[in-house]
Amino acid sequence: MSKRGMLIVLSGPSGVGKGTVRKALFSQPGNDFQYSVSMTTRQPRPGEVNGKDYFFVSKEEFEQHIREGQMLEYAKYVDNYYGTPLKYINDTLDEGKDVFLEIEVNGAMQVRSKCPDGVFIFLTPPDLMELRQRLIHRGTDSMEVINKRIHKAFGEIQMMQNYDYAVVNDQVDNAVTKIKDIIRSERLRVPRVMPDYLEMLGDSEK
Ligand SMILES: Nc1ncnc2c1ncn2[C@@H]1O[C@H](COP(=O)(O)OP(=O)(O)OP(=O)(O)O)[C@@H](O)[C@H]1O
Ligand SMILES: Nc1nc2c(ncn2[C@@H]2O[C@H](COP(=O)(O)O)[C@@H](O)[C@H]2O)c(=O)[nH]1
Repeated sequence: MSKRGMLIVLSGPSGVGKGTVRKALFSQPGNDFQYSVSMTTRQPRPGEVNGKDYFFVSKEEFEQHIREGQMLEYAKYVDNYYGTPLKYINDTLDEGKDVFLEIEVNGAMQVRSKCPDGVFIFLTPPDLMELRQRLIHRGTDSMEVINKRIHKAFGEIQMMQNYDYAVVNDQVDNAVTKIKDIIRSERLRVPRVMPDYLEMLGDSEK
């Protein structure tokens, strides 16, 4: 039986720097994580590419995916749906490759209940003023949307205790180093969910 890949979930409030840290991590030599492209009903921002940044779909299409059981998780976040297509995750983990998800907290907790062996990392800002500055500086959202995102961040930060690790994104390089260390040590860990060895032996050995 070949070994399944590792599922790594990075979450944290909008604007904390999840995408920035993930791109820096992925650009490092030897990186072999597979990024799970999410599906959303949000409008694309300038420069965002369908199929690379997100799969941009209509509300009807998203709800059809939910009804058909095609989502590993999904959540409504500030007036839009966001979710993780299930097939890519299953196929990639079955191939023994490690998959990296970058999602908000409600979705992360759904993944945690379905995949308890995943590694759950919460990226936190140095403080909420800095988070607000990062969202303003990014320049992708109206002040109304930024205020909604900051409002959500209060509750999201309370969820940090439900993660395996918390990493402060003060400097991108520091956060990347810490996440690499976490993943390295997780590779050496005994699985949280033990495989069913009797099942693996097959009927003839029982
Ligand atoms: N350590 C850091 N110090 C200063 N600025 C940062 C840092 N990390 C990221 N940023 C900046 O903060 C802004 C938000 O970053 P990013 O888009 O990566 O956040 P995010 O958590 O992925 O947001 P979302 O969840 O909305 O997709 C960007 O302008 C980015 O350049
Ligand atoms: N539960 C999920 N959350 C997701 C997913 N993909 C992205 N996100 C999170 O949504 C917010 C807003 O994203 P933005 O691109 O509009 O800034 C942010 O926290 C993302 O991490 C997903 O598949 N599932």
